[in-house]
Amino acid sequence: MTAMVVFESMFGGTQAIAEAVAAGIASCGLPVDVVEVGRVVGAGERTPWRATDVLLLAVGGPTHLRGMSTNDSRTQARAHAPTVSGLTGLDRWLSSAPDLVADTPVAAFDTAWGTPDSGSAAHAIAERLQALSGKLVAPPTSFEVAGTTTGPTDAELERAFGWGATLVSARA
Ligand SMILES: Cc1cc2nc3c(=O)[nH]c(=O)nc-3n(C[C@H](O)[C@H](O)[C@H](O)COP(=O)(O)O)c2cc1C
Repeated sequence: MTAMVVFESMFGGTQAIAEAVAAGIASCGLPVDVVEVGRVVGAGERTPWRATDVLLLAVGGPTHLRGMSTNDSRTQARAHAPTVSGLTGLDRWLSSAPDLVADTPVAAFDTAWGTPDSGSAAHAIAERLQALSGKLVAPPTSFEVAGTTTGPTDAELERAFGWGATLVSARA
């Protein structure tokens, strides 16, 4: 019985937030796996991740063009710098209707510039999770990055840690 944080990340920013969220979950005594989305689906040569008895699922990715990344936006990202999740994205994983979502407490997060017109991948992720019968336990939440390829500040990492901890009590 574990929690799981599934993330997509181009330049490592969302990965850092995902790890902070997981640390916050773990601080409440719940074992947690942090898994990159390409690993979950088994992109490339990898074996798909087998998840059982997931008590809490947090899903996060970068905001691209005011929403979730797409094949096109990931192609644009690859032109900026080397990517963590170059092979696939949350959109493709969620389109495969992963059975671990149904009836599971879920939460969605993103990283974004934090400008008034940033948009939010987390809102789109939350809608997709709810469409798969996930039980949303927290509002979709954005964490700010300093720039497109630069990661979150220490303050945002701390906020992510705290957010992860609140998910554990929210799921009860
Ligand atoms: C193609 C592309 C489109 C983007 N569009 C937006 C956007 O609409 N709003 C925003 O806040 N950030 C946007 N960004 C910045 C990303 O949110 C930022 O690169 C991301 O949060 C960094 O996290 P990552 O390193 O995990 O990918 C965009 C980045 C790329 C590469």
